[in-house]
Order: sequence, then structure tokens, then C-alpha cells
Amino acid sequence: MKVLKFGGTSVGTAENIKKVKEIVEGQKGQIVVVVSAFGGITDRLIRAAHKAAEGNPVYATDIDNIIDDHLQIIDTLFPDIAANTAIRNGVEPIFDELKSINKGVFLIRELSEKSLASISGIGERLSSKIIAAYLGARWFDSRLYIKTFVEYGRVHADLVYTYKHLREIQPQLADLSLFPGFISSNARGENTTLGRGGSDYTASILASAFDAEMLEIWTDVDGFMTADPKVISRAYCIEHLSYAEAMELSHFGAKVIYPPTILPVYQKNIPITIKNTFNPSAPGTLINGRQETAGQRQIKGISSIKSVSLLTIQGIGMVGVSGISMRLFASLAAKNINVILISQASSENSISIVIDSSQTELAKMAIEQEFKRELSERHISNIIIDNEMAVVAIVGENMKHTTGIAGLLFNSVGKNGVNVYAIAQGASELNISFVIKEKDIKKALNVIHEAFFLSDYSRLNLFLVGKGTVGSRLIHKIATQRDKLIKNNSLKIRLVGLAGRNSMIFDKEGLDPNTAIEKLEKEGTPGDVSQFRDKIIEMNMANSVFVDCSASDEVASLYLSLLEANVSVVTANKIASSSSYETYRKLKETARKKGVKFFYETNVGAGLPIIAPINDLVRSGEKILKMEAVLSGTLNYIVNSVSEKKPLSQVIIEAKEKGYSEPDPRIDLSGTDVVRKALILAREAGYPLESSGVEVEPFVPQQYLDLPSLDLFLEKIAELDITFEKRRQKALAENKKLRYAAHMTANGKAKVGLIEVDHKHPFFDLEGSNNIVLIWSEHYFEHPMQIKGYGAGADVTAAGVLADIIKVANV
Ligand SMILES: NC(=O)C1=CN([C@@H]2O[C@H](COP(=O)(O)OP(=O)(O)OC[C@H]3O[C@@H](n4cnc5c(N)ncnc54)[C@H](OP(=O)(O)O)[C@@H]3O)[C@@H](O)[C@H]2O)C=CC1
Ligand SMILES: N[C@@H](CC=O)C(=O)O
Repeated sequence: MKVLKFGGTSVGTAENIKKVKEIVEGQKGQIVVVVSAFGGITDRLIRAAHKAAEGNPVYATDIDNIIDDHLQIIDTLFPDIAANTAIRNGVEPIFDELKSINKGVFLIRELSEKSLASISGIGERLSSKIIAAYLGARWFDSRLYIKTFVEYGRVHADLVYTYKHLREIQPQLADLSLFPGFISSNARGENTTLGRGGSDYTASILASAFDAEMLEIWTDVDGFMTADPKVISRAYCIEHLSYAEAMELSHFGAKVIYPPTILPVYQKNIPITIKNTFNPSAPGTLINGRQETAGQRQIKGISSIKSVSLLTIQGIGMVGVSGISMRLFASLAAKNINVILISQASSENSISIVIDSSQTELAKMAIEQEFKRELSERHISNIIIDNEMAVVAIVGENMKHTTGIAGLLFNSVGKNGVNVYAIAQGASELNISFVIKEKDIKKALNVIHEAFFLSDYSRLNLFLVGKGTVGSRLIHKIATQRDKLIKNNSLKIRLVGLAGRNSMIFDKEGLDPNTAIEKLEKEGTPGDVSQFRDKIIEMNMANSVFVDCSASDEVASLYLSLLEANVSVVTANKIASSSSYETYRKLKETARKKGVKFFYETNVGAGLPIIAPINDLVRSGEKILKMEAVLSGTLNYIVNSVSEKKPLSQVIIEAKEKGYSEPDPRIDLSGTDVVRKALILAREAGYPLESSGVEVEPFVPQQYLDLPSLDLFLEKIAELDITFEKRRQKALAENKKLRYAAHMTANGKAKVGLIEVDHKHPFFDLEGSNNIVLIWSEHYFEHPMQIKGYGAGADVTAAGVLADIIKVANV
């Protein structure tokens, strides 16, 4: 035998009831069907009853509408006059009962528990009669067999009595029998209910009493999902759960199944299958006593509950005093306050509990009353209430005895700036629950889903400033590499925000990189980059990465606040890391403390890996003694490209056009760009160098750099064409070449300027816009480490920025 339960949506319309019929007719063997009220009816019945109790005559119209809706379903399902009349006659007394109880409530302006139970169960009485007739099933009145009692103000099923009575009627079951869900009665024969969601419970009780081979819960979702699909679009259906896992997930918010449902079938080892009435071919979720270990993920699912409050009572007078917990929980139980989570530190200095937000004031009063003396004597100093909280729980039998789960969990939420207020884990290690602010729930669920590989890929949410030479190539690379990154690195990069100097655009689902720049230009909202920063923080998205492809100090000044808000920063802009040593140190320190990333590999040598190898040397204990380098792609291009036919002024323009120079080429020609790079290299090597410690010889004389505008500078610079060519020729005559080089030593000094090198020097053959860095350390002493290659250009730089972005995801 199988027990099939159909919920409110599954029987919400005549069309859906026809689907139910197909499902039932597709079954083999003896079948017991349990149905809920038609979708939404129970809520409507309860609302109408409350209106009646308030003396609002509109209740009568609401009741008429409820009756009409049932009659419409009857008319659609039973076009045959005789059958139609028979079922109408069958439900008429229930309609009359509904009207008369509500009339009584209206007249005496009082809605007793008893009346409410009678009214709220009418939906199941009606739906079960109609559906039984439609399916041709034998109808049984659950109230005669399912008995309840009250304890601590809550209705409980009296399972001993209930099972006995159900077993007695088992021989009367037909091949197809039908019971209304939810409704029951007490020892006095008065109507009661099993509580909201109680139809699942009815089905489970029947399955257990009749020793069914399977309980099928037919609902409107495919089964238990790895997380709430409304929050995590990548959540997917879990194929298998143990009873304990299903219990934990349903307790913590997954409303697929009413939690008490599991116990009766668990006791008989009867499997449950969750199936979708609207997608019957989907496999659904199978729940049974099997515990999988091999090849299974460590956690099966993530659940969450919103609209809860965290109450903490604290005081040193609680330490070592027995009975505090007992009194706390007894005082709450006396007020029917359900405690969702408990956390107490071993210091016993505080106890935190989570309860539904609607009961906060009641709970506070109950605790204040119970601990009146302790509060007045300051043994308990405080009752702290945090509202708008949420509980998140990760669930899975495979967590048992596996190390690192809690570490991974709290590391992933922590580095995304989600503060954890309280934690609870039972010794069963089946569930780790923790309390966070409700506003962080989406972020937390996303990062946990990724961290435990419940998602097929990790996701980075990019906020890019700059769509110029480098930024536009980066966007192009994101577009072209997108599919490969998903396939090979399981990484999805979403461009969520894009900003230029005066406007910005956002799309939470990700802008199309192929059209993002055009969209920004056409539809961007006006605003500066600090507004862009504020919006990023407000969006509070998991794995947010701020990418700076500008050359602006205003943009660089925002990094600290972004890192503090747990947003990683990847930047091609050298201004932040080359400003004061204190700023550089603070940025790195903040990133480390917050568990986010601050990457700027392209600051030196564009796409060349220079900072990473230096970091590796330093981390391995290597002392860097000296570095010599050509660090300007622009200046190396100039010294390599000026010729008799091509003067300096023309090559400067070319360097800009080729994307080597800074947006303002005077930054290169003054030596500033190389000073910035030298500062960054020295700092990475462990020397707290300040710009005042760098001796600079500008590439062009200072008077040109002092000219009031770039246009004037470019016009006047031609005056240097002849002098520069003469200097170049002179070096050439001595078989030497000009190189604009940086020299950094372990004593924390650096020098930047134009030098001449002969053919024996490693700089001699440095072509085009290439860069080179020579690093002398304890182990690279006679022969320095050499890093050489393209040192400027939009494409190599964009590739370097993308590599840094990918590194943020750690894939
Ligand atoms: N070229 C290269 O080889 C290398 C470059 N870099 C670095 O890359 C960075 C970008 O250079 P490049 O692409 O040539 O520069 P561009 O001038 O081409 O582009 C700069 C972008 O930044 C935006 N921007 C500038 N100021 C602001 C601001 N205050 N707020 C918001 N947006 C702003 C501009 O906006 P708008 O479009 O509205 O004007 C523009 O889109 C520089 O820091 C450079 O040093 C690093 C390594 C190598
Ligand atoms: N302007 C820079 C670009 C890279 O940082 C250079 O020319 O090297």
C-alpha cells in the first residue's frame, strides 16, 4: 500500500484536481489519498471567522465567495447532472455548518479555540468529499480516528489511540480510499486540527498505522532543494536525504514537508518521496533511513529562517548557578514561546536564544518576571534583544567526524563581511546553525552554497571603474573568456556594475559585457565614483570585487572603505600602492584582516608576473638585496623607436596611441610612473620606501613638465627632438643604448633616471616597450633572477587584471 498526500496547490483548481486523478490512476496496488483544503481556502476561512468575531458583516460575503468557489470546482469536475446533484447534496450540510458557526461567532463577537478549529477544518472536509467523489474513492472522516490532546497549549496527536483506531478500520479500506488531512478531534469528540501543514502529518500517521510501503508527498516543487531557490537561483533538487537530514532541513525553513511528518514513518522505516504534481516525471527527493557516505557532498542543504529575534541574557551572577537555564526555558514554555535555537558559552556568562520576532516582547516580559530578583541585584545585568535576525543552518550526515566544516563555513561567511551573532551545533554533528542579520541572508546563502560546492561554479560579482584603454579590453576579455572560465575553472564572472567619470550602471544579474559600455553611455545614471562605492556596499553581494582601471586618485582613495566592507579590490591603478607607505600598509593589512583580496600585479610590468615572484621569495625567507629594472614600457618604446627619421615628439604620440603611456603621458616622461613602480617593488621586497627616498631624474627637463596644459606640453616638446637625437647618437657611437632604469637597494634607497648600457648589460637588448627586472637575493646572488617581457599595452594589462580577478576566486 502507498499513501499519497496532495497539498493545497495540487488541489487548488479543477484543472489541478484532474492532474491528481491522472497521478492516482497511474498507481498500482492499494492507495490511500490524503488531501488538503483547496489552495488558499484555510486562510480565507480563518480571515472570515476573525471578521465575524470583530462584528464585520463582510464575513458573510467572504463565506459566500468560499462556497461559490467550491461550487465552481464541483461544476467543472461533475458536468453530469446526477453526479453534480449528488455531490452538491453531500457538501450542502457542511456549507450550512460553516454559515451557522460563523453566524454564532458574529453574534457573540467571540471566536473560541473550538470554533476556530471547526471553521479552519472545513476546507479539508469539503475538498476531501469532492475529490473522493471525483476519484471514486471511499471517503473516511479522519476526525473519527485521529485523536489529539493538549499539552503546553499545543495540540498533539494521541498516537497510541489513533493507531489503534486506524488499524481497526484497515480492513474496511478500499483499493482507493481518501482521508481529509489536517482535521482531528479530541477525547470529547470536539473538532481539533493538527496545526498548519498538518495534512502531511495526517498522511504520515496513516502510512505508519497501515504499514504502507511508501509515503508520497505531492506538492508544487520538485523536492527538497539545496537552498531556497528564491534566493539561490542555482539551488537544485536533492535526490536523497536521510530522515534526520530531512527533519533538520524542514525545521529550518524548507517548507517542503511539515516537520512532525517524519517521525511516524521514521519509526516504521517507511520511505517518503517528495514529488511535484506539476512535474510528475521529475525524480523528486527520496527520504529514508539510508545514510550515504561515499562520494557524497559534506552538506546536503542549507536552510534558513527569517523574522526571528536573538535574546541574550547575560551577567556574571549566572556563572556556576544551577537552575538558570531551567527557569529561563520554563518561563518561556509557560507563555507558549517556541525556542528555535539555544547557544551558551562554556563561561556560562550569557545564554542566547532565538525566537519568532512576534513573541519578543512577551518573552522579554516573561524573563524579566522570572529573573526579577537577579535583575534588581545585578546578577543578571542585561537582556539584549537583536531584531531582524535570521538563522541559517547547514545540514548533512556527512559532516559527522569531518574536520574543517565549521572552518570553511565561517571563513566563507566571514570574509564576505557577514557577522555571526550566535552559533549552535549539536553533538550529532548533523546541523550547524548560526544567527546573522536578516539583511545578510542572501549573501550568506550564496557564499555557503559555493563554499560547499553545492553550486556548479563559483561566482564573482565585478564592479568596474574605467572603460578606457585598459578597462575596455578587460570587458572584451571577460566576454571572450566567459564560457571557458565556467567550463575549465567553474568560475562565473558577472559584471554587475560599470562606472566612468560621471555615470554608472548596475545589473544584479550581470551586464552583457558585449554591450555594457554602450549601455553605460546611453542609460548610465549620473553620479561620481563615491556614489558607485556606496551602491556596491548597499548591494551587499557575495564575492564582490571592485576593479579599478582608471588612473584617478579619487578612485584609489575608496579602496580602504571597500576593503573594510569586505569587497576585494583588483587594480591597475598604481596610485594607492605607491602613495604613503602607511596607506599601502593599511590597505594590505585591512584586506588580510577582512579575509578579502587586494591585488595589483599589473602595477609593475603590466601583464608580467613580477610582484607574485617577489612575494614568493620574501615569504620563503629570502632577503632581497638589490633590484635593477626597466619599468616603463613607454620610455623603453621611446628610446628604442626614436631614429634619425622619427623624432622624440612623434614617438611620444605613438606611445600614447599604442596604449603604452599613462592617460597623461607626462606621468611617464616625468619619471613619476617609474617612481611609483619602484616604490611598489621596494615595498613588496620588504623595504618601507617613501617617494622622498627616491632620487629622480625626469626623462624630459622639468620646465616642459611645468607647462600649464598637456596640449602645450605636446606642442613644445618638439623643441627637444634634436637634443635627444644627439644624445642617442652619442651613445650609439660608443655602442651603447639609452635605458630609463630604476635601481633599488636593501638600504631602502632608490634611484630612477636615464642611463647608458653597453652590449654586455642585460638591458641592452630590451626591445620595444618591454620591461625587465633583475633581482639579487641571498640565493640569486651571482646570477640575478630575471623577469622580462611586454611591460605595457592594453591587452597584456587587461589580461593581467583578469588574472588577478581569477585569483580572487582562488580557482
Ligand atoms: N596602459 C598600460 O600598459 C598600463 C596601464 N596601467 C594602468 O591602467 C590604468 C588605466 O589606464 P588607461 O586605460 O590607459 O586609462 P584611460 O584614460 O584610457 O581610461 C581611464 C578610465 O577611467 C575612468 N575614470 C577616470 N577618472 C575617473 C573617476 N574619477 N571616476 C570614475 N572613473 C574615472 C575614465 O572614465 P571616462 O571614460 O568617463 O573618462 C576612463 O574610462 C591606469 O592607472 C594605468 O596606470 C597599468 C599597467 C599597464
Ligand atoms: N605607462 C606605463 C604603463 C604600464 O604601467 C608604461 O609605459 O610602462
